[in-house]
Amino acid sequence: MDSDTASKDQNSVLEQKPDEPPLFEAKTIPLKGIGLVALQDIPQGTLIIQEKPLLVARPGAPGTLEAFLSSELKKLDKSSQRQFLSLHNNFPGKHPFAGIMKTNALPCGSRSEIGAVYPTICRINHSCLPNSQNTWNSDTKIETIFAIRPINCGEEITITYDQGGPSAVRRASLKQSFGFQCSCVVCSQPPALLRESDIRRSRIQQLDGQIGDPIRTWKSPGESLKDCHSLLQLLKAEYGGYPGALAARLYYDAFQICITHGDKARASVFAERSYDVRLMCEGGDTPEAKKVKMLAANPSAHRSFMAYSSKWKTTKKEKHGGADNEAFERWLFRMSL
Ligand SMILES: C[S@@+](CC[C@H](N)C(=O)[O-])C[C@H]1O[C@@H](n2cnc3c(N)ncnc32)[C@H](O)[C@@H]1O
Repeated sequence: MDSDTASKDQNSVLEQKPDEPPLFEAKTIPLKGIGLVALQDIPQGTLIIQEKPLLVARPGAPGTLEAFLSSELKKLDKSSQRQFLSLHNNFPGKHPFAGIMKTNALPCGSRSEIGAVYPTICRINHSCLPNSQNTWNSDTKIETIFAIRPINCGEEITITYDQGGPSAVRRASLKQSFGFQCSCVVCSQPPALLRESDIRRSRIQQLDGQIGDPIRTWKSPGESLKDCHSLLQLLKAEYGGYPGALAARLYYDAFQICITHGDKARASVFAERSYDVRLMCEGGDTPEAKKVKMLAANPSAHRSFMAYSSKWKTTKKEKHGGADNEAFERWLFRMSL
């Protein structure tokens, strides 16, 4: 099991500036317990919180996890122990430490099995339409929360705990993994609006699956790139113009489609866009952000450069068609003029 816990005299909230007015406060939110609420207008791209974990653990059988957490807790100073024990527990019973972990742990990386809990970040409630993003920086071992859209004073700060999909799928997964019934703005919509959102989210999942299909990228890259364009429009519609990390991933997929067929010019633009989104949602110092920045400057450094064909071969500086934005987008996504 991993252990990267807050040490005795470590302040787990980094770079707090006591002379500046606080960005948020913790308070009780109807139906959700405690949550964080903005105390001032927070511009898009603001780093709201960065914290080191209090405790880090892999999932294990309840008995072994409880024993592990108990021994890790003993290593913490009294204040950190109190912070851990004060966190919400949706699974009270014989394994209280494991219950706190299951209620609060955020994965250390998008596909990681390792989870961590934080004193302040773990007070942030879930929304299916979040205004902030949580990111684990595997270089600095710090979790960050960035505003992915402008947040108004008085608005609750929210992140997403789930993997998307239509509301029935999200509800089942949130109930199973975190033990609660979601009461966010999307899930509380009137049925007709929720149905429209569900249709968009199902289509988003379907397009995402198609774009990830390597055989399609190999044989029909033009179709895959068109799917990227459709997905981008849908993401913007469903996430109120602020799709956050989902857009960074989409632009990276488009980068890969172009680079596997030798198109350095478009690949470079897509990598640049992916970097811009990451910069806004997670800062420029994550390994993922640094990698896309490097690829924007040097797209052929990607290991799959011309892996499928050279039929789209361009130089990075190929003059793109189109004097205006719309023409540029059509050039970028290889859509007919
Ligand atoms: C990580 S904690 C968040 C902070 C928590 N509200 C507290 O009081 O400490 C996760 C728990 O908050 C509550 N919660 C978070 N998002 C919610 C939502 N959208 N709807 C209802 N409850 C929510 C659930 O009880 C969930 O298990």
